[in-house]
Amino acid sequence: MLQSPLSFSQAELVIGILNMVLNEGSPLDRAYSRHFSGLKLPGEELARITTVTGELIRRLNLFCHLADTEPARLEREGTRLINAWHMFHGLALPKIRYSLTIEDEVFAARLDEAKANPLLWDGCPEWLDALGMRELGESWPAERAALSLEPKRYIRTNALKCDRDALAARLEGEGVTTVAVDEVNSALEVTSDSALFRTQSFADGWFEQQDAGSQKVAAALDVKPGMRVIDACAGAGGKTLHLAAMMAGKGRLLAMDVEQWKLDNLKERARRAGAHNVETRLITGSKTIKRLKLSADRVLLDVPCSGLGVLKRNPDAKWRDTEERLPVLMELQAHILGSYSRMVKVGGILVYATCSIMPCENRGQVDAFLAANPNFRLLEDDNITPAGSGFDGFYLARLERIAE
Ligand SMILES: C[S@@+](CC[C@H](N)C(=O)[O-])C[C@H]1O[C@@H](n2cnc3c(N)ncnc32)[C@H](O)[C@@H]1O
Repeated sequence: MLQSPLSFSQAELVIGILNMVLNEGSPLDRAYSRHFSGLKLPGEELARITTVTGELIRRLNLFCHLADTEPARLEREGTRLINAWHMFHGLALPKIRYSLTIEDEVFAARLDEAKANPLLWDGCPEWLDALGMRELGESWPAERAALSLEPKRYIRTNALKCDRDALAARLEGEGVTTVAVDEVNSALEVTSDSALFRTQSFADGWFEQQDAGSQKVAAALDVKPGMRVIDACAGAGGKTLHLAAMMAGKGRLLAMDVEQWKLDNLKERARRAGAHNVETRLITGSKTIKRLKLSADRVLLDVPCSGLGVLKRNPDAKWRDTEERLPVLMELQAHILGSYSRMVKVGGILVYATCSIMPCENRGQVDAFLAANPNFRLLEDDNITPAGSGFDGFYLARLERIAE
């Protein structure tokens, strides 16, 4: 948390980023890179800006209530939102010329109203609360609260280049402090505000930024060097690179996606990580999948999902059209699971994963798949929840193909 108010230029950056995300529809990470590129801000300054921006988006309805404003009025009233954030945290107000202030008594009254309203307090839109209650019942309020917290920073050790202790020691020499995560042996939590991506360790491919919960997904595939492994929704390869490290660079690892630009990104990351057994293939239609029928020892289906488990990190998703997109996503998940599972050999393992905590995208999909495909059996599944783990929320199910 900040110990001193934002400077004028930091406050301007926060308002600019919020505007791009909330009014122009840009994803948060793209808005950050657009605003930060070329500025060469020190790590601590970047952290101050992302801390404030992140909390303003995670609890957008709360801060809009306190500032009596709304996102559409950001350009004119953004300074009042910034002031509300400072008052909420008991900080002096930033020195911004012509900024819009809030009277103390008015602020206190609005704060009391917010404390009595869990949806405001946890930064939760009504549609999400209704969905969470329907899907998770009595465990939802704890998840709702956990999803409003600031995410911790985690990195994954690249075992192709180093081990976790060597990485922690090298980073310490570069001014980055870390703590080992007990239950995930590849993960370090970063405890300093350092600019991670400017370290030589990063340039040398010693680590990737990846949530600790996410690191459990590739681990569930239990890959061995020499296997044939397919990561069929590989994106830019967060999990592919983890799989490559666990395969010690031996065997065949095929990364597939429907977006070529993501696979191009993946290739670049694989080069830096020293992951030489990764091959990429664009999915252009059902034939791409059919050709790989019964070919893989392991298949990972990290399917497109609502992202409702990772709202700490990507809070903008709850202020977008996620509710409308959910049925479309669920149809795509069912299609991918039904069709891409054909690539698994008899005796091979399929891992179905999402970054959602909603059973309709998780166990519900797996149960429907198993009902239609008795040639697979469920070995186990795991709900990694923000309230239960402190990590981002993920789901994974391990399925074995028992017959053709
Ligand atoms: C959850 S993301 C994958 C994240 C990635 N595995 C990682 O760890 O960085 C889902 C990916 O599925 C891809 N996708 C969407 N539709 C697909 C389809 N029909 N077949 C395969 N991949 C698809 C998206 O482009 C996206 O990259």
